Amino acid sequence: MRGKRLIGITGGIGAGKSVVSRILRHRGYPVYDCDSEAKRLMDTDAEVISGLKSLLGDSIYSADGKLDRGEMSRRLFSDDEIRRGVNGIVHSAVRRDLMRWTGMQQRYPAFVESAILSTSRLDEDCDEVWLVDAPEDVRIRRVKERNGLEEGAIRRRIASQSQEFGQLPKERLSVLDNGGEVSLLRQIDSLLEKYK
Ligand SMILES: CC(C)(COP(=O)(O)OP(=O)(O)OC[C@H]1O[C@@H](n2cnc3c(N)ncnc32)[C@H](O)[C@@H]1O)[C@@H](O)C(=O)NCCC(=O)NCCS
Ligand SMILES: Nc1ncnc2c1ncn2[C@@H]1O[C@H](COP(=O)(O)OP(=O)(O)OP(=O)(O)O)[C@@H](O)[C@H]1O
Repeated sequence: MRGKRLIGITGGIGAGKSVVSRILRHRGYPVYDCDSEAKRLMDTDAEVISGLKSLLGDSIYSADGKLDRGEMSRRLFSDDEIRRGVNGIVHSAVRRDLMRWTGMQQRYPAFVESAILSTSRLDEDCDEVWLVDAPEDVRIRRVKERNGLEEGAIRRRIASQSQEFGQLPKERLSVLDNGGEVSLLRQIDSLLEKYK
């Protein structure tokens, strides 16, 4: 799909990916949100549902067909093999869905937001990657305020993402500084200049 002008948005917990996506939607650009689209596919795609049931047991879905997210979270974040298995099932479905969605857009560049762009290998489909960054203490404060999560839980999530961003393709990477000093709007508009 490279060449269709797909830009990946990634970054650690609390860095500001959703804020960047919101600004882009406001500017009229299409944004595919991997977390919510993966949830939709896990609830509706027959192949994904049967794959997850084979891997995790039928009880990962309730009688009314909804994924047990609490159980999924517990198993995904405590067992590397399970995480790789889930990723193999879900990420290939997300990738197919993203390719279909990208081809349907009326306006480019289109954007894809994911905290795990590199793990899911969606970065390979992106012409560019924007990494949203902010100092760790700022991100922790934001997530505390947003979710009321305790600091230890936030630090564990940050640690689990430590391998994620070093692998991004340097020649196609732009870093957006969302530490609060530099206007995010101005940085986004400057990066979009070349598409005008
Ligand atoms: C683990 C689940 C149940 C957590 O759901 P919840 O509503 O609490 O959180 P949400 O979906 O917003 O995800 C929050 C964050 O968890 C991390 N995360 C989610 N899935 C994964 C994964 N497979 N590997 C590593 N980190 C992950 C990311 O940082 C993500 O932004 C859910 O994310 C899930 O089912 N994930 C597996 C499918 C997947 O890989 N989704 C990512 C989109 S490609
Ligand atoms: N520049 C900023 N100034 C003040 N608050 C901000 C700024 N950027 C983000 N925030 C706030 O910080 C919190 C985290 O931002 P956001 O939800 O965009 O992060 P994220 O990268 O999408 O995180 P996650 O991976 O946890 O979903 C939100 O409550 C958001 O409103």
